[in-house]
Amino acid sequence: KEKVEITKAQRALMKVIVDAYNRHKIPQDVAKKLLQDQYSAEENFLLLTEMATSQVQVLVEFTKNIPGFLSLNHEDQIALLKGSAVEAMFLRSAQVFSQKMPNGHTEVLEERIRKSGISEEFMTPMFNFYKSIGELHMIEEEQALLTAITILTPDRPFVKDQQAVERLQEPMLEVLRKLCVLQHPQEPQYFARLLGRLTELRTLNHYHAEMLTSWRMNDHKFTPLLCEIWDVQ
Ligand SMILES: O=C(NC1CCCCC1)[C@H](C1CCCCC1)n1c(-c2ccc(-c3ccccc3)s2)nc2ccccc21
Repeated sequence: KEKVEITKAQRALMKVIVDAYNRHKIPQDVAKKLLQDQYSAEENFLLLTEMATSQVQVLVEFTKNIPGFLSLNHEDQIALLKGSAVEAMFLRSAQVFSQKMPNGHTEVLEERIRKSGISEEFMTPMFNFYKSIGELHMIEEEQALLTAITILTPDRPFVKDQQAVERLQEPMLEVLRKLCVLQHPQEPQYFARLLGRLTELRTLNHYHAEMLTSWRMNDHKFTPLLCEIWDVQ
């Protein structure tokens, strides 16, 4: 039986990531807002662009706190942010969707999202992902590390020094692996399941531009920041 122990250095790394993650969490109020009222497709689209814009700003702040990130080549820093922003948005959305809510609220939230203006064909892959994240019952350390690992994906488009990114991602993967063994001793496959979600996240990434342009309304307006991040317009 492997004796797994998180070293002092690994605990320090985890603390930095979790503190940054908690400091840079945008308020969960999007779920509360969606539960309060039924909005039109136009209002929902505007809400998404507002939430997404603030989430990208938050993501940049979180990423700056990842040890070593600011020492990477500057173009590579941009390539990593651009390449992971949508996945981080879906990962955060999944965590918001899976958070504990009073009885019946999750069903109302799901209904509101189904009727938000996103075309039908994307609902199944999106909710399958949200539910598979929910089933993992991740603790915040796992959520924070998974977000950092997503950002530090070496094979994003246009990344020049992939080895430098791997050198930052590997210690995060190792801490997460140990954490999973300690947190879920009776489930040796838990770490593998967690990483499997990142593969599912990439498929959602693939749909995102079409989800936006097919939003049930005409004249989709995007901020310049979102045009950069969302490959639209
Ligand atoms: O506000 C939201 N997400 C915030 C993003 C930043 C981080 C916090 C969450 C949206 C709302 C959906 C309904 C209409 C308003 C916007 N949302 C989604 C998304 C479905 C599709 C999404 C998308 C992203 C990029 C590109 C193409 C499509 S995000 N899933 C949610 C699950 C639970 C609560 C909200 C959720």
